[in-house]
Amino acid sequence: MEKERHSLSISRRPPDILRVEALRFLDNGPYSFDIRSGECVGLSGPSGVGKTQLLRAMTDLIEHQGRVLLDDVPADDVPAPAWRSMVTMIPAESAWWYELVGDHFPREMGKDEAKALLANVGFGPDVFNWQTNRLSTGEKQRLALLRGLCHGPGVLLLDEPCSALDSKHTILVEDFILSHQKEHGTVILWVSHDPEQLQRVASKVFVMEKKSLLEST
Ligand SMILES: Nc1ncnc2c1ncn2[C@@H]1O[C@H](COP(=O)(O)OP(=O)(O)OP(=O)(O)O)[C@@H](O)[C@H]1O
Repeated sequence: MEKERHSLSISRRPPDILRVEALRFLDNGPYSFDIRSGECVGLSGPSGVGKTQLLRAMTDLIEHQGRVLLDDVPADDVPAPAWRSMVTMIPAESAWWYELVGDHFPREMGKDEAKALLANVGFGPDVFNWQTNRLSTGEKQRLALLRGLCHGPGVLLLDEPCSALDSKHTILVEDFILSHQKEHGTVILWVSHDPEQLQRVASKVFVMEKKSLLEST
């Protein structure tokens, strides 16, 4: 039987297409590729090649040349905070700045809504009362994903979202992300060192090199 999943209330329409045009940063690129609504593209490549920096360039967090567009709107035409709430990067190591976990989530979220949301990645509702300094690396990873989704991004840039998780939680998180995507048509770029994971979640996989992306066969 299909597990009951919480659906985040998202009002914004995802883009039909995310377009990356001749993107360069540090000593990398130019990279060009498109991802359509509802598509999940994998990104792999050797450690240090620039996968995280690519996601940071796409979210305008580092200096870069080239363009990133949602439909026909370039990032340069959108204030950075608004762009990042549409094109959201979930980093492998997340920052938590308030004392309690719940302080990082929208205040207007009801108890039932929070309970259902947290259950998707294996938490009970009490986690909102936990001190953030007690969180394990894997707990932070699962909660950072939920926190990022609360703002209803049309594009999700996932940087090794399961790198700190055991196999049971990895499957739980994969299933949650894919069911969320199916429901909302989210565009996903998923960085992983695990080829089996990318086979499960992505419709195609790019292997990153310093100067190009190769589609893996
Ligand atoms: N501010 C910076 N200036 C110069 N080089 C940097 C800067 N920040 C990161 N780098 C370098 O850019 C390269 C790419 O880093 P990045 O974190 O994107 O690699 P990655 O492909 O995600 O690696 P991993 O798989 O190990 O996470 C690394 O060699 C890193 O040291």
